[in-house]
Amino acid sequence: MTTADPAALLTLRDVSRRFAATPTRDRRAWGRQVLRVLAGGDPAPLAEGPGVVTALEDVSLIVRRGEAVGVVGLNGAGKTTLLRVAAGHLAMDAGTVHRRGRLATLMDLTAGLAPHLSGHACIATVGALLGRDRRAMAAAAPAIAAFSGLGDALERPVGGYSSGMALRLGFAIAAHCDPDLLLVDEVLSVGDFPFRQKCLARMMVVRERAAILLVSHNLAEVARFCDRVVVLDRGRVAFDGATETGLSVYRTLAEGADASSPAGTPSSLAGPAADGPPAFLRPFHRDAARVGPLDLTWTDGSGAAVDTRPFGAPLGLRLRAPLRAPARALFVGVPLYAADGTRVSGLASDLTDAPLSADAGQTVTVRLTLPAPRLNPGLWHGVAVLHDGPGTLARQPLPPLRVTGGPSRHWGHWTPEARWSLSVSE
Ligand SMILES: Nc1ncnc2c1ncn2[C@@H]1O[C@H](COP(=O)(O)OP(=O)(O)OP(=O)(O)O)[C@@H](O)[C@H]1O
Repeated sequence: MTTADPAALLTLRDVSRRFAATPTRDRRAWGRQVLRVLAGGDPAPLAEGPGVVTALEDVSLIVRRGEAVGVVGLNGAGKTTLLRVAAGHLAMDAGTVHRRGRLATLMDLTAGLAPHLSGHACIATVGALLGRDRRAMAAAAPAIAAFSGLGDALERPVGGYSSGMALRLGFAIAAHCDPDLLLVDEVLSVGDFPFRQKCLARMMVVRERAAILLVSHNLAEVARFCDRVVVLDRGRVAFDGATETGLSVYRTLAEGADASSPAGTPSSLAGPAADGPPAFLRPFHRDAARVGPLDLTWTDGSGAAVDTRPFGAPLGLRLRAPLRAPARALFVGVPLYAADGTRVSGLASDLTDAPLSADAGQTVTVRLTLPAPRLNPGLWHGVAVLHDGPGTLARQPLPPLRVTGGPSRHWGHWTPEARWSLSVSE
């Protein structure tokens, strides 16, 4: 592990943290601690021993840009302590933490929400806590309000918000503050199912240029969203690696068996459904009030439906979206994945074409043309993501596409058109 890793946005090295499990009876020692903290220092580390609980022990972890790492463990395993230390909210007894870039946290839903202020006013105050200035927050405010779905409730004092409403506001702000590192502690569980799906879809977008550490007891969501899982067991890292294996380790722990071996029984949670789309394409989502199911078809160069294409031949994708509500800024993103789950490319219509507006009852048709994609032979997967401005209307898997033929030898996922020149000189 090295901090020289240029993609590392969070690096924890040998981090330990203990808490007093019993109230201190040594008034002098307590007084010394208070004076230390008042003088700007950290509390003196607690020694291991009776009356002391070890929340984290020698925890090392790297989270890189583009990664979503899930943290799972039984109650009291140290997950929240890990996130608080990672965020710099809690001092360590030993070890180091390095963070790079802008940090956003979703740990305490009331953080920055002054009860007497309206939701609108809190957008600026929470934004300031996350390091954004007023101008940036004013520009982001319409998108934040739209994402939260709180409507007129944003005029009301946040002191009267339910925990789900606080999550809507808190998540919308954090996700629109352009974070490099997003730390999320279990809070999504208070959101209703559609909003949680919306949060996961939005985190997929955030993840493209950020690193995400997500504590959750919802294993299905971890399986769908995380590239990697860290399993904590009594403050120690019991496993750090592939999601499916990590969840298997966790299940073994939960069943009370010895979890020291990562080779647990394979979990059905993270794997592809028997005949459904692969797990790495998830999460899927559709705002059914605003759009019907997307009709997605691969085509050949003339627009005829296909499910197989020869290597290098022109390829098209047709998307039809029946709108159930007006949309003002429609555009489409299409991430492409190889069969092993590697995201090989991503295409976005708004890079070259202006977003569309359309009314309820209209069907939007989008055609993507790849004149010479040169994807290597094999099975290809993708997702169509229909956006309306900052909101995601739908995130639906494409039918799989088989590419055949191609160069007699090939490596990696694609073979660009190339010209060689070989010569000999005296
Ligand atoms: N402020 C504190 N004072 C004393 N003990 C604490 C404190 N914070 C955490 N602990 C202890 O540290 C251990 C780890 O707690 P932590 O909250 O990190 O666990 P967790 O994995 O997030 O648990 P859960 O799944 O129940 O939320 C627990 O034994 C807990 O009692």
